[in-house]
Amino acid sequence: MSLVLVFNSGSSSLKFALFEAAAASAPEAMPCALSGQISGLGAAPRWQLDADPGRPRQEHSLTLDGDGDDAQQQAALAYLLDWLEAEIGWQRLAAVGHRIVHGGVHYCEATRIDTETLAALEALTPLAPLHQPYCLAPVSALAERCPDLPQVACFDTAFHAGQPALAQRFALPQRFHDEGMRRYGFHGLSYDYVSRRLSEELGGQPGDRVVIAHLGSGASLCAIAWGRSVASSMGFTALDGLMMGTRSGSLDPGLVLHLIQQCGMSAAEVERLLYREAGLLGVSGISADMRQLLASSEPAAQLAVELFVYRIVREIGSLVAALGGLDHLVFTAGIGERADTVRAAIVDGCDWLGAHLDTAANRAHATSIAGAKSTIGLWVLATDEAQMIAWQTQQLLASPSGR
Ligand SMILES: Nc1ncnc2c1ncn2[C@@H]1O[C@H](COP(=O)(O)OP(=O)(O)O)[C@@H](O)[C@H]1O
Ligand SMILES: CC(=O)OP(=O)(O)O
Ligand SMILES: [Mg+2]
Repeated sequence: MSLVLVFNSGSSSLKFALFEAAAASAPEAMPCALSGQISGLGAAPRWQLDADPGRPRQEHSLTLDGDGDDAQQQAALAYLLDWLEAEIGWQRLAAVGHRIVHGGVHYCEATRIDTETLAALEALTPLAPLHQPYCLAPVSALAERCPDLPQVACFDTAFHAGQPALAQRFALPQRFHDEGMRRYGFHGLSYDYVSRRLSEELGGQPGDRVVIAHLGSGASLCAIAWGRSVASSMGFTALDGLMMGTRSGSLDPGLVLHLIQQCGMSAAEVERLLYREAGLLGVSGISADMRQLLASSEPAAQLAVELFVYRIVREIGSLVAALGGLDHLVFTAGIGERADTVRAAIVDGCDWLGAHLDTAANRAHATSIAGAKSTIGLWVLATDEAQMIAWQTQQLLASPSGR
């Protein structure tokens, strides 16, 4: 049985999963042999191994060589590759699929990675500083260890590539658009997966007008009409739109100018503030972790959660306008799947759209959480980016262009 290995690497975690290459008819039908992650990079690294049939779940702390975030990332990657080499062996792998956050103008579907592609994706690092270098590090490391192993890039931006021209355009002169300064949208692997899951729940029909709220460390909304992305809260970078764990989301661009021109901050300092020191962490001054904020009685923690909800409700209004109405609202990712009080507050803010909760179903994290009075569907659907990557990788390898 050949296997597809999947990497989903972030700034603080290195997630991996192994799927059996199979004649599956849909992403969720691909059997997952095992999954795991090294989390807590840069702070307290932990090794975690799940879904390994016949073996108990493993979780323990990890001592990694190297000071600083980058050295720890490299050490974690070397640890994981040694483990995979010893436990699985490269010869059993048909391919490796990677979540790549930014595909820019040119990469609008899953793509085999060669030297030229790798260089083009590295050049997009300034547009996704929290993600792109970490997504690409395993690609280079694997190319060194096993140069003949096919590697496939699966993009967060690809699902949005077919958005209407108006939705992609910034109000800037044409040449900026031509140089790639346009709205891309992210979390596309997740939206593709969840949109398919909703279609299953609806008996095989994609919903008419759907908003999916992907609320995790990064958070965004996507407006989907008949299974196709038509607008997203994220834009040129994954900094736009909603307030996130450590990211500010949308700001008046005049504020960025003010920080540089009046407050004397350098571009690197502004980048650090907006990507790493803002959002839930910045407003609360306590944590980027929604669980900690919900458990806290500090007024600043409550303010952070209230602002998180307020921004989402306002952005939902904007996407509903783009769709011309709403039939289904779907919650997914860490906060969307598990924080019932946050979902309740968002649905409460959407009562003008006919949204009404079944309180008990919401508390139980049921799949459908719409109350009897609700005129729209309300759903909690678990996302699975790894499954989508395995599926896209396998589909590409089976196609003439992927071999
Ligand atoms: N039970 C829970 N209640 C509230 N928030 C939760 C819960 N479990 C996880 N989260 C939140 O989910 C977020 C992480 O989401 P996740 O989708 O795992 O992010 P990512 O994959 O981007 O790292 C964190 O803010 C975390 O606090
Ligand atoms: C694009 C993005 O924000 O990803 P994540 O939620 O994994 O940080
Ligand atoms: Mg994520």
